[in-house]
This record gives sequence, structure tokens and C-alpha cells, in this order.
Amino acid sequence: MSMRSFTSVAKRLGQSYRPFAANQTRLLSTPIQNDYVKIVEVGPRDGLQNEKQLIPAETKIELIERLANAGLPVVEVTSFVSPKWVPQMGDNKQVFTSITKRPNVGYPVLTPNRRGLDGAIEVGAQEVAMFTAVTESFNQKNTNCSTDEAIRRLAEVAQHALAQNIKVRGYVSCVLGCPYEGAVDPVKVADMAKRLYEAGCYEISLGDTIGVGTAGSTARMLEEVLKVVPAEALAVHCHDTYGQALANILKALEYGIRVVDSSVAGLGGCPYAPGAKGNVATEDVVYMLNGLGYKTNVDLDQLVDVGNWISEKLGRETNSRAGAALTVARRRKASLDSKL
Ligand SMILES: CC(C)(COP(=O)([O-])OP(=O)([O-])OC[C@H]1O[C@@H](n2cnc3c(N)ncnc32)[C@H](O)[C@@H]1OP(=O)([O-])[O-])[C@@H](O)C(=O)NCCC(=O)NCCSC(=O)C[C@@](C)(O)CC(=O)[O-]
Repeated sequence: MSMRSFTSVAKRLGQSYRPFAANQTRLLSTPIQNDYVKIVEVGPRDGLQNEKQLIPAETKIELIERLANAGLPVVEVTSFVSPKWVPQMGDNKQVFTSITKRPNVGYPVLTPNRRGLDGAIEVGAQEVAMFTAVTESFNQKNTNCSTDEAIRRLAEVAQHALAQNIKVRGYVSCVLGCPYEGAVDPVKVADMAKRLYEAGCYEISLGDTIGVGTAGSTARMLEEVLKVVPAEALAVHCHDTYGQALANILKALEYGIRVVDSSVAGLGGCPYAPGAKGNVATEDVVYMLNGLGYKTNVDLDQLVDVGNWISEKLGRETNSRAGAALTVARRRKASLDSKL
């Protein structure tokens, strides 16, 4: 799609397309210029896709509804990928069609190819997310194709989706390291992000798939990406394998990025990224953003309940530090109150 036709499609969808000005200053002098941060909750998809035991569709449906009720503006519902590759997402149609959808909440679904897009259209999805990695090996493992083929598919899916007024989000995986190839050149990340932007993605989520990034490498990567894609069109998607996710998100905020992907209770991992831990916990992100004075419209108390609820369903402790600490603090307060 040409840049002109992309611009007109973006306008039709009510999305803003602003050409990047090379002399624009990206590093903000004060941390809060725009004080709203949009959180994209990816727990039901990225969080659950790696679970070995099949989770009942009813649990997924309740999880999505609870997250929306807690104020999350976007909840990624499921993926329309091959059930042979990711069996956990095999109930995608049932889950998507059963959730009660709130009017101001976005419910994107992941689609790797035309077949996935057709499935998403069939159930009435209004937003799809496409994905590709910076590295050749990860694309081969994740989608069984070369990077060139992944981009070709992606452009085809984007074109068809946009033609039907379906919003398109893009993921770039392995932006700070690849499980098969190691260190990743920020220039290559920028090139991939630009390709997704040009393909019509209104937002590009930069995925530290294996959670190896630091604030330093995040800054170096963003310096390159921001030369070709505006901050308004970027999101960060941090896994917390090395405990660096919050620091990396803080760095992204400094660079003007105001969209953060996270997963309730820190659920997650990627089936094609061995050793990768879950996404940064949504509770931890909201706790940090509250402390910085950003607005998210998320009710942290309610979110902590959701994190505890899904952790119990999965038979494990929450991976959210803030969630665990707030739960202990609540119990302590309840016990003190009962003695009064
Ligand atoms: C991409 C494919 C489908 C290619 O898979 P393939 O085997 O190369 O494709 P194929 O076209 O030869 O199809 C094989 C079979 O799958 C079927 N098929 C084909 N497409 C679909 C579809 N959309 N939905 C349902 N079924 C499908 C197709 O019909 C066929 O069925 P068969 O004839 O054998 O019975 C496969 O590799 C796949 O599904 N991979 C899964 C990728 C995935 O879900 N990875 C995890 C998500 S990415 C991620 O987590 C990273 C992210 C986004 O979170 C960001 C980050 O952290 O970095």
C-alpha cells in the first residue's frame, strides 16, 4: 500500500498519521508530557498461550471480562494461529464470541496469515495484531517461514484488514535479543518497525521477547526506531526474565512512548522462546505508573483481585510483586480492623 493510500485509510479509521520530522526531540525533558498511558493487556493471549494444560474457555472468558471491568482499555483476546502449533488458542472462536464486549474497550486478536484474518473477520473482530521478528531464526521457529515471507504475509493481511476497516497493530519480536541469534542490531529493529508502519499498522509494539534488555539497550534501540517511527505509534512489550522490565518501560516513557503491553499476574512466556519468562505484570506497571502520576484508568485493587483469581485457577502464586505485596497489606489491614 502506498503511503498516500495508507494515510487515507488511517484517516478513515480515525487514526492519526503524522510524518516523522527528523529534527523532532524525542527525549523529553520532563517525564510527564502526556500523562495518560494506555495499557494493552496481553494476559489472555500471550500470557496463556504457553500454558501446557488446556484452560477451559469459560476461564478465559471470565478473565477477559474481569480485566475489562478493572478498567483495562485494551484486552488482547486470543490468537487465530494454527491449533497444531499453539493448541491453547484452539478455542479462539468460542472465546471471542462469548465475551460480553464493553463499548470503550479494544479486543484485538493475533493473526499470522490470511487464514487467521478470515477467522478473525468471521467472528467480528475489529482489530487484529500481526507479528514478525527481527531475526531470521525466530521467524522460522515461530511462523515456519523466512523474514521476507513473514513480511509479505503481513502486508497482505494488513491490506485486507484495512480495506474492511479493521485496525491493524504490529508486533516486532526479539528487539533486544533473540533466543537463537543473540544480540540484535537496533538498526535492523528500526528497519522492521518502519516496514510495519508502512504496511499500515497504527501501532507497533516492540517486543523484548526473551526479556534480556536493560535500560541502556532499550535506549539505544529506541534512538534508532524513533528516527523512522513516531513515538505516538509505538508501544513496548517487555518480558521480565531478568527483572528489567519496569526499568525498560520507564526508559520508554522518557522517550515519549505512552503505550505499554503487560500481562496480569505476570503470566506468559513464548512457546518459541525457550527460557523466556512472562510479560511484565500489569499490577506492577500500574503501581509504578500511579507512583509517577500517570493516569491509566485501571483500578489497581480490582486488578490485584483478577491476578489472584487467575493465579489460583492456574494453581500457582502470582508473579506480580505489587500484586503479592498489596494482597499481604490488605490481609494485615483486615486483621487489624477486626481487632478494633
Ligand atoms: C503461521 C503458521 C500458521 C504457519 O504454519 P505452517 O505449518 O507453515 O502453515 P501451513 O500454511 O502449511 O498450514 C499448516 C496447517 O495449519 C493450518 N493453518 C494455517 N494457518 C492457520 C490459521 N491461521 N489458523 C488455523 N489453522 C491454520 C493449515 O490449514 C494447515 O492445516 P492442515 O492442512 O495441516 O490440517 C504457524 O506457524 C503458526 O500458527 N504459528 C504459531 C505462531 C504463534 O502463535 N506464536 C506465538 C505468538 S508470537 C509471540 O508470542 C510474540 C509476541 C507477539 O507476543 C511478541 C513478543 O513477545 O515478542
